[in-house]
Amino acid sequence: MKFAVVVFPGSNCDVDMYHAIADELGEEVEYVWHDEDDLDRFDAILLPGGFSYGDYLRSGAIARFSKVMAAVKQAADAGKPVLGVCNGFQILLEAGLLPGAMRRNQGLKFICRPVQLTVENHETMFTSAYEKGEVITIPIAHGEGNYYCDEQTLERLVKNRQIVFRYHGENPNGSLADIAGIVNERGNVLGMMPHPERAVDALLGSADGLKLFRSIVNYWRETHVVTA
Ligand SMILES: NC(=O)CC[C@H](N)C(=O)O
Repeated sequence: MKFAVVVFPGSNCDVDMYHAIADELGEEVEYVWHDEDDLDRFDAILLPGGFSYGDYLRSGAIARFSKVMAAVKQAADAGKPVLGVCNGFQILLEAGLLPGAMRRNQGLKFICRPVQLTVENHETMFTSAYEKGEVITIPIAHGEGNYYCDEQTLERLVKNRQIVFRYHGENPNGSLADIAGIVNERGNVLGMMPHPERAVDALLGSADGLKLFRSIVNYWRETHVVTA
Protein backbone atom coordinates (compact mmCIF):
# COMPACT_ATOMS: atom_id res chain seq x y z
CA MET A 1 0.00 0.00 0.00
CA LYS A 2 1.32 3.49 -0.85
CA PHE A 3 0.39 6.66 1.03
CA ALA A 4 0.81 10.27 -0.13
CA VAL A 5 1.46 12.99 2.47
CA VAL A 6 0.51 16.23 0.73
CA VAL A 7 2.66 19.21 1.81
CA PHE A 8 1.43 22.79 1.49
CA PRO A 9 3.47 25.94 2.21
CA GLY A 10 3.01 26.13 6.00
CA SER A 11 2.20 22.46 6.69
CA ASN A 12 4.00 21.41 9.88
CA CYS A 13 2.65 17.93 10.72
CA ASP A 14 3.79 16.26 7.50
CA VAL A 15 6.85 14.70 9.18
CA ASP A 16 4.70 13.28 12.01
CA MET A 17 2.34 11.80 9.41
CA TYR A 18 5.24 10.34 7.41
CA HIS A 19 6.71 8.81 10.59
CA ALA A 20 3.39 7.21 11.53
CA ILE A 21 3.13 5.48 8.14
CA ALA A 22 6.79 4.62 7.47
CA ASP A 23 8.06 3.77 10.96
CA GLU A 24 5.00 2.67 12.90
CA LEU A 25 3.06 0.94 10.10
CA GLY A 26 6.01 0.02 7.85
CA GLU A 27 4.05 1.02 4.75
CA GLU A 28 5.30 2.94 1.67
CA VAL A 29 4.83 6.72 1.89
CA GLU A 30 5.96 9.76 -0.12
CA TYR A 31 5.72 13.51 0.37
CA VAL A 32 3.85 15.26 -2.46
CA TRP A 33 4.34 19.01 -2.92
CA HIS A 34 1.13 21.01 -3.32
CA ASP A 35 1.87 22.03 -6.91
CA GLU A 36 1.89 18.45 -8.19
CA ASP A 37 -1.23 17.37 -10.05
CA ASP A 38 -1.06 13.57 -10.20
CA LEU A 39 -1.81 11.27 -7.23
CA ASP A 40 -2.75 8.20 -9.33
CA ARG A 41 0.23 6.21 -8.02
CA PHE A 42 -1.07 6.37 -4.44
CA ASP A 43 -3.64 4.22 -2.64
CA ALA A 44 -4.43 6.70 0.16
CA ILE A 45 -4.06 10.49 0.48
CA LEU A 46 -3.15 12.26 3.74
CA LEU A 47 -3.53 16.02 4.26
CA PRO A 48 -1.50 16.91 7.38
CA GLY A 49 -1.92 19.63 9.94
CA GLY A 50 -0.19 22.97 10.03
CA PHE A 51 -0.71 26.59 9.02
CA SER A 52 -1.00 26.39 5.22
CA TYR A 53 -0.46 29.83 3.69
CA GLY A 54 -0.12 31.15 7.24
CA ASP A 55 -3.86 30.66 7.92
CA TYR A 56 -4.46 33.95 6.10
CA LEU A 57 -8.13 34.64 5.35
CA ARG A 58 -9.27 31.41 7.06
CA SER A 59 -7.40 28.19 7.89
CA GLY A 60 -7.31 26.18 4.65
CA ALA A 61 -9.05 28.87 2.58
CA ILE A 62 -6.06 29.41 0.26
CA ALA A 63 -4.59 25.87 0.19
CA ARG A 64 -7.86 24.61 -1.29
CA PHE A 65 -6.84 26.37 -4.56
CA SER A 66 -3.52 24.46 -4.76
CA LYS A 67 -3.03 22.45 -7.97
CA VAL A 68 -2.89 19.19 -5.98
CA MET A 69 -6.48 19.61 -4.76
CA ALA A 70 -7.90 18.58 -8.18
CA ALA A 71 -5.98 15.30 -7.80
CA VAL A 72 -7.20 14.95 -4.19
CA LYS A 73 -10.78 15.33 -5.44
CA GLN A 74 -10.10 12.75 -8.19
CA ALA A 75 -8.80 10.29 -5.54
CA ALA A 76 -11.87 10.95 -3.39
CA ASP A 77 -14.19 10.43 -6.37
CA ALA A 78 -12.37 7.15 -7.09
CA GLY A 79 -13.25 5.97 -3.56
CA LYS A 80 -9.66 6.04 -2.25
CA PRO A 81 -9.17 6.80 1.47
CA VAL A 82 -8.54 10.55 1.94
CA LEU A 83 -7.71 11.72 5.48
CA GLY A 84 -7.50 15.40 6.44
CA VAL A 85 -6.13 16.11 9.94
CA CYS A 86 -6.66 19.53 11.53
CA ASN A 87 -5.49 21.97 8.81
CA GLY A 88 -6.10 19.08 6.39
CA PHE A 89 -9.70 18.90 7.62
CA GLN A 90 -10.06 22.66 7.18
CA ILE A 91 -8.74 22.37 3.61
CA LEU A 92 -11.25 19.57 2.82
CA LEU A 93 -14.09 21.73 4.18
CA GLU A 94 -12.95 24.78 2.19
CA ALA A 95 -12.66 22.59 -0.94
CA GLY A 96 -16.22 21.32 -0.43
CA LEU A 97 -15.09 17.70 -0.07
CA LEU A 98 -16.75 17.63 3.37
CA PRO A 99 -19.84 19.57 4.56
CA GLY A 100 -19.71 22.38 7.11
CA ALA A 101 -17.16 24.98 8.17
CA MET A 102 -14.67 25.76 10.93
CA ARG A 103 -14.96 28.80 13.17
CA ARG A 104 -12.51 30.26 15.71
CA ASN A 105 -12.39 28.25 18.93
CA GLN A 106 -15.11 29.33 21.35
CA GLY A 107 -12.57 30.81 23.77
CA LEU A 108 -10.70 32.52 20.88
CA LYS A 109 -7.49 30.87 22.06
CA PHE A 110 -5.19 28.28 20.42
CA ILE A 111 -5.64 24.97 22.26
CA CYS A 112 -2.81 22.41 22.42
CA ARG A 113 -3.36 19.37 24.65
CA PRO A 114 -4.67 15.77 24.69
CA VAL A 115 -8.44 15.29 24.64
CA GLN A 116 -10.70 12.25 24.86
CA LEU A 117 -12.82 11.17 21.91
CA THR A 118 -15.65 8.68 21.53
CA VAL A 119 -15.50 6.47 18.43
CA GLU A 120 -19.06 7.16 17.27
CA ASN A 121 -18.88 5.05 14.09
CA HIS A 122 -16.48 2.08 14.25
CA GLU A 123 -17.64 0.76 10.87
CA THR A 124 -15.75 3.05 8.52
CA MET A 125 -12.55 2.31 6.58
CA PHE A 126 -10.78 4.58 9.13
CA THR A 127 -12.17 3.09 12.34
CA SER A 128 -12.72 -0.67 11.85
CA ALA A 129 -9.89 -1.45 14.32
CA TYR A 130 -11.71 0.40 17.13
CA GLU A 131 -14.55 -0.94 19.28
CA LYS A 132 -17.96 0.75 19.10
CA GLY A 133 -18.05 3.61 21.57
CA GLU A 134 -14.34 3.20 22.40
CA VAL A 135 -12.94 6.21 24.26
CA ILE A 136 -9.49 7.21 22.99
CA THR A 137 -6.97 9.91 23.84
CA ILE A 138 -5.65 12.01 20.94
CA PRO A 139 -3.97 15.47 21.04
CA ILE A 140 -5.45 18.60 19.54
CA ALA A 141 -3.57 21.76 18.49
CA HIS A 142 -5.68 24.39 16.76
CA GLY A 143 -7.18 27.84 16.85
CA GLU A 144 -10.06 27.27 14.41
CA GLY A 145 -11.51 23.92 15.39
CA ASN A 146 -15.08 24.96 16.16
CA TYR A 147 -17.03 22.86 13.64
CA TYR A 148 -20.34 24.23 12.37
CA CYS A 149 -23.03 23.20 9.88
CA ASP A 150 -26.69 24.07 9.37
CA GLU A 151 -29.55 22.03 10.85
CA GLN A 152 -30.32 20.09 7.65
CA THR A 153 -26.66 19.13 7.24
CA LEU A 154 -26.45 18.01 10.89
CA GLU A 155 -29.57 15.88 10.44
CA ARG A 156 -27.98 14.27 7.36
CA LEU A 157 -24.68 13.67 9.18
CA VAL A 158 -26.55 11.90 12.00
CA LYS A 159 -28.83 9.90 9.68
CA ASN A 160 -25.92 8.70 7.51
CA ARG A 161 -23.69 8.00 10.54
CA GLN A 162 -21.14 10.42 9.09
CA ILE A 163 -20.12 11.63 12.57
CA VAL A 164 -17.10 9.40 13.31
CA PHE A 165 -15.57 11.04 16.41
CA ARG A 166 -17.13 13.18 19.11
CA TYR A 167 -15.30 14.97 21.94
CA HIS A 168 -15.79 12.96 25.14
CA GLY A 169 -16.23 14.42 28.63
CA GLU A 170 -15.59 18.00 27.46
CA ASN A 171 -15.96 20.11 24.32
CA PRO A 172 -12.66 22.02 23.99
CA ASN A 173 -13.60 24.40 21.17
CA GLY A 174 -17.42 24.70 21.01
CA SER A 175 -17.92 22.37 18.01
CA LEU A 176 -21.55 21.75 17.17
CA ALA A 177 -22.81 18.42 18.68
CA ASP A 178 -19.27 17.83 20.05
CA ILE A 179 -18.21 16.85 16.52
CA ALA A 180 -14.47 16.08 16.25
CA GLY A 181 -14.43 14.18 12.94
CA ILE A 182 -16.78 13.43 10.03
CA VAL A 183 -16.74 11.40 6.83
CA ASN A 184 -18.39 12.17 3.50
CA GLU A 185 -21.54 10.25 2.53
CA ARG A 186 -19.47 7.66 0.64
CA GLY A 187 -17.37 7.12 3.78
CA ASN A 188 -13.94 7.42 2.15
CA VAL A 189 -13.06 11.03 3.05
CA LEU A 190 -12.46 11.68 6.77
CA GLY A 191 -11.74 15.06 8.33
CA MET A 192 -10.81 15.34 12.00
CA MET A 193 -9.31 18.05 14.19
CA PRO A 194 -7.46 15.75 16.63
CA HIS A 195 -4.04 14.47 15.47
CA PRO A 196 -3.89 10.63 15.32
CA GLU A 197 -0.33 10.83 13.88
CA ARG A 198 0.77 12.39 17.20
CA ALA A 199 -0.61 9.41 19.13
CA VAL A 200 1.18 6.44 17.56
CA ASP A 201 3.46 5.48 20.46
CA ALA A 202 3.01 5.33 24.24
CA LEU A 203 6.13 7.53 24.42
CA LEU A 204 4.00 10.29 22.88
CA GLY A 205 1.44 9.88 25.65
CA SER A 206 -0.94 7.69 23.64
CA ALA A 207 -0.84 5.07 20.89
CA ASP A 208 -4.58 5.35 20.27
CA GLY A 209 -4.05 6.90 16.85
CA LEU A 210 -2.37 3.81 15.43
CA LYS A 211 -5.65 1.93 15.05
CA LEU A 212 -6.85 4.59 12.62
CA PHE A 213 -3.92 4.06 10.28
CA ARG A 214 -4.15 0.28 10.73
CA SER A 215 -7.86 0.45 9.80
CA ILE A 216 -6.94 2.12 6.49
CA VAL A 217 -4.36 -0.61 5.74
CA ASN A 218 -6.85 -3.36 6.69
CA TYR A 219 -9.44 -1.83 4.36
CA TRP A 220 -6.97 -1.66 1.49
CA ARG A 221 -5.85 -5.27 2.01
CA GLU A 222 -9.47 -6.46 2.13
CA THR A 223 -10.25 -4.67 -1.15
CA HIS A 224 -7.03 -5.49 -3.02
CA VAL A 225 -6.01 -9.08 -3.63
CA VAL A 226 -2.32 -8.89 -2.86
CA THR A 227 -0.66 -11.73 -4.75
CA ALA A 228 2.41 -13.03 -2.95
N1 LIG B 1 -2.42 21.85 13.95
C1 LIG B 1 -3.09 22.41 12.92
O1 LIG B 1 -3.19 21.82 11.85
C2 LIG B 1 -3.67 23.81 13.12
C3 LIG B 1 -4.69 24.18 12.07
C4 LIG B 1 -4.93 25.66 11.97
N2 LIG B 1 -3.66 26.33 11.71
C5 LIG B 1 -5.57 26.16 13.29
O2 LIG B 1 -4.88 26.78 14.08
O3 LIG B 1 -6.74 25.89 13.53
